[in-house]
Amino acid sequence: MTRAVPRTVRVVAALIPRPGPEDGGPRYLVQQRLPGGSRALLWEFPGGKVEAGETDEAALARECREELDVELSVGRRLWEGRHTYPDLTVELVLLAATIVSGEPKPLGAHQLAFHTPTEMQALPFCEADIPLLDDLLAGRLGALD
Ligand SMILES: Nc1nc2c([nH]c(=O)n2[C@H]2C[C@H](O)[C@@H](COP(=O)(O)OP(=O)(O)OP(=O)(O)O)O2)c(=O)[nH]1
Repeated sequence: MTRAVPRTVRVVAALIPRPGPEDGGPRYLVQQRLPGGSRALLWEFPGGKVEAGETDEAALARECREELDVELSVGRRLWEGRHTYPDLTVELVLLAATIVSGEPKPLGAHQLAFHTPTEMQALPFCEADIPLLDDLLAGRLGALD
């Protein structure tokens, strides 16, 4: 019997700081996935799959327009990693981003929240993000803009 090899997708995600004063340290936007689908109710950074012919930056701006109803300014690449789930191999890329217009709305997520890296460690996150969260907490991502 052969076992199907999971397909590989490139997924871009945004590290978006909460605007305004940083009381208690910087907080970043995270979202809880919808119930019922893949990785149901796990937390992740906003973003999604890169389509054929699209740059990472364009894909991230499109996903956040569609899923959060915000316009982003996309900055530098902060982190990249790969993780294989039973159904999917994800090439995950985290990009710095700021909101240039709009208030984030949970159009494609169960809920949105701004959390510090320490708070994120206590949330059930997608497995692909665990090494990313460790690097974020340890300050290994460099300047976050
Ligand atoms: N946006 C986002 N997706 C992530 C992260 N970490 C992680 O494993 N993923 C996974 C979840 C999804 O399987 C995939 C992103 O695809 P998507 O945003 O189009 O979500 P989807 O439910 O339509 O995808 P699917 O898995 O059902 O095909 O990458 C993350 O931090 N942000």
